[in-house]
Amino acid sequence: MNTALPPQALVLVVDDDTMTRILVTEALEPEGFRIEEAASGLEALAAFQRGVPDLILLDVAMPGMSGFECCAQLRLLPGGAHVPIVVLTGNDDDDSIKQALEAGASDFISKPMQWRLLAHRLRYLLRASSALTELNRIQESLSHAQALARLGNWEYRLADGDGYWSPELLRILGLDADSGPTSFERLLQCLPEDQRPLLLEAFMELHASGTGYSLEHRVQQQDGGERIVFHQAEAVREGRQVLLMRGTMQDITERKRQELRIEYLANHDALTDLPNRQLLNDRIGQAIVHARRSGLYLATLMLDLDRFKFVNDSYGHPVGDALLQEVARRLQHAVREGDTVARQGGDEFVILLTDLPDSDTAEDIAKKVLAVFAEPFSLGEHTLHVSTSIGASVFPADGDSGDTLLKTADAALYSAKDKGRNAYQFYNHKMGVLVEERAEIEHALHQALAQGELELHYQPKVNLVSGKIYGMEALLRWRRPGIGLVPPDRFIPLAEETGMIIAIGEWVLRTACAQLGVWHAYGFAHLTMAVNVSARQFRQVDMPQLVRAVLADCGVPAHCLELELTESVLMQNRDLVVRALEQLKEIGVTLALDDFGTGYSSLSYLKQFPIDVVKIDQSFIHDVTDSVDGASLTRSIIAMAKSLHLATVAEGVETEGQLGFLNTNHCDAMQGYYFSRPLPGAEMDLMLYAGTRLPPESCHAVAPQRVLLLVDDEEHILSALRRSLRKEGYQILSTTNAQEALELVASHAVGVILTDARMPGMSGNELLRRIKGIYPEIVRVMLSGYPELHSVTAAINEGSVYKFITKPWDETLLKDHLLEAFLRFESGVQRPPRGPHGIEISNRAA
Ligand SMILES: Nc1nc2c(ncn2[C@@H]2O[C@@H]3COP(=O)(O)O[C@H]4[C@@H](O)[C@H](n5cnc6c(=O)[nH]c(N)nc65)O[C@@H]4COP(=O)(O)O[C@H]3[C@H]2O)c(=O)[nH]1
Repeated sequence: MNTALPPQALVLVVDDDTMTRILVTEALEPEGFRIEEAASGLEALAAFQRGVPDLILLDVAMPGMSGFECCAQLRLLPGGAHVPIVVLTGNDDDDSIKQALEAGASDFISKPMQWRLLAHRLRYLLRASSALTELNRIQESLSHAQALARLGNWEYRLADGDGYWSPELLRILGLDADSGPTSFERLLQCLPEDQRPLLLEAFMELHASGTGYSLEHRVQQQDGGERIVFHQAEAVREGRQVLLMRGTMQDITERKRQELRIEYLANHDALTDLPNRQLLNDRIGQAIVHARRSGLYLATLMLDLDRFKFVNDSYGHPVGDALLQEVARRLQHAVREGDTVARQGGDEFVILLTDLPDSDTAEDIAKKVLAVFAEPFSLGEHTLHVSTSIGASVFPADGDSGDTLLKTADAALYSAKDKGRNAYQFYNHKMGVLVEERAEIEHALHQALAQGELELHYQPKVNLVSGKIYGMEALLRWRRPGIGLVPPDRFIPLAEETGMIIAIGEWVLRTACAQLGVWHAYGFAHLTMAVNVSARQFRQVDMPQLVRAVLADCGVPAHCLELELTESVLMQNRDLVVRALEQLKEIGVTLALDDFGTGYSSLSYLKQFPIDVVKIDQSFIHDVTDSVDGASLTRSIIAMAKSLHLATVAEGVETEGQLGFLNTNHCDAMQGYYFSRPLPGAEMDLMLYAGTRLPPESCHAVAPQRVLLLVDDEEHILSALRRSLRKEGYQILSTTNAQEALELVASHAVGVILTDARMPGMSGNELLRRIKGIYPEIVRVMLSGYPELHSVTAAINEGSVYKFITKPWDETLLKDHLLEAFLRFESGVQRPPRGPHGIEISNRAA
């Protein structure tokens, strides 16, 4: 504590008696004091305001303002509260002393004064005052620090039972300073009842043996509020005897709240507020212990929303998120309070069912959970029908740890998905074998790339006009040590799931392009290389950038690289995919749609993507020779692709019959065992050098050009029609004269005729009737104005007209209807004409 005196303390001497002032000055100045004099109370106040003295000597008996009043007023002046004021009183004047102390005096000196001792007395008073000031400062600073740290303290002296509680302790306990004794009993009452034994026990131990304690407990404030405190105490002992006990209590409520929040977030999923994987594992662990003790069953149901990715990609992530939240809410409603619904991540949820009397109950609940999805989900402006697949496992039969129960439920979920969507499946041991196999493959696949166990085989693609190999498809193989060649179906789905496909896919692209570079260098510069790209690669890799880099590294021209995409690639975030595909097109790469026909592909869907080639799935090709449906579906796919100017490649061609069918229907290319199985690069070298090809009799001629004949007596109509159709790739013949039309039909392979209804000489009706008689395969289309509709119903009834197009025509519909007419011509099927009540006016969308 700093109690040093000021170097020359200033003493204000207030006395109406001049002699006294002189004597005081005489006594103090030689002792190093400075003196200021005031002859009255008013003068004293003025002097004080000029400069605050270190001490005031004040006579009580003065005319005018008394010393008592002066003392009281001095205390009120700024800086006056702590200045020591010593009053000068008459000897044994007890009343004056009392009155002065009440007015705020610090001490008194009785007259007559002992001048010799005055300086000592004043020095002592100054030192005491300075110590007091410092003590006050420290006290105040301690209070501030305690308030800041929310730390209170207490003391308890055993000898006299005296106790002390700091202001902050009182605040923490929610008590006023004067609200009662500072005893341990009272402290104990501040705790909620359930916490009291804890503190009591610790306190008794402290009291008896002096062993300190550190506790976290709650305190109950008078207004009902609750705080959490960290309470520490120790004993001061002399020998074995405890003299004093003291402790601190820190309010840690906020910190605890933060900790609880952090703990909550670590254990819950932020989107749905459901327990996350970690908390679920804890709960399963506890539930297993409980089930062992109670002999009851427990089950884990693992759910995966069907086609959730589609929802996310089509409607955007906010809708996907809202769906997950609503699913979470419905699932929680569907189970009991004691059960746990957790989100594993993505669209995967797990329900932990406890205290089941038997395993059949789990099945009932699985059905109930499926039913939860029967109602559509209303999410803002969207109404979505969403289903789920459920895999279930039961303790103890399917696993005796959380890990195994989740693994077996996962295996069952796989099987539920296989069964078709919106289904549940309980685990059985056959699935277990699959799970182990998967785990084993996953482990081995991690090493495969690094250890050079992957290789590419190449399957040739053959042009069906020239019969020559024009390109290859790179197909991945895994040469597993001790096992042999593993086909891609066995490991690519797993590589997709685990993300390994990213590295593997890049390796495939590089290896295939490098091989192509070698073939180009050896003189097979016309060859193309097709590489399969998976949906995940497309999602996670900047494909245009990767392709650009690989092409540059291998020195292969972009148009020789073909990327085979499946529909699942196109089904991803449409805008992103279209942008990436367009960039790939800018690079010059060819894009093929693989396994066409097996998914959701439709004509209108395909139009959105810059695809060049359609690969017809082998399941269709397999059927073309022995199923009418297979044949007609394949024929339509080829026709449809042609109408979109897409090349067609048939996959999985195994027989001469299938090849014949493809030739008849003008498929552009084939790939399949009939020509060659996929082969290692070295064997493919031999095939290329040998010039292996399909014999000419196994090929078809170039597809004949589509010949369209336009007939109208008005030249400007003909030239308008020619303008509309000039980019359609037809060979267009035209005439203003019906007779000449008949000659043109005789000398050209006309497929479709479009004629005006009203013409001088021979009418359109008559012309088409004649053509029908001579060339029934030609598809006949009539162009007419509305007023003439009446006159053409006869032609319809006769079946001489396939379609009407009204004037003035809509250009897009005109093109669509003519294309349809050519497809009909090429497939050799004429649609039966409609009856009189069903005239088809073809300027309207069908
Ligand atoms: N029954 C029959 N099958 C024939 C015939 N001709 C060819 N195949 C097989 O049909 C599959 C054609 O490949 P895909 O449709 O792209 O189907 C591929 C492709 O989707 C995927 N795949 C193969 N390599 C890769 C790759 O490097 N990356 C990715 N992402 N997928 C790949 O694995 C699938 C299966 O590949 P593979 O087992 O090589 O099977 C190949 C090929 O060996 C035939 O005449 N009859």
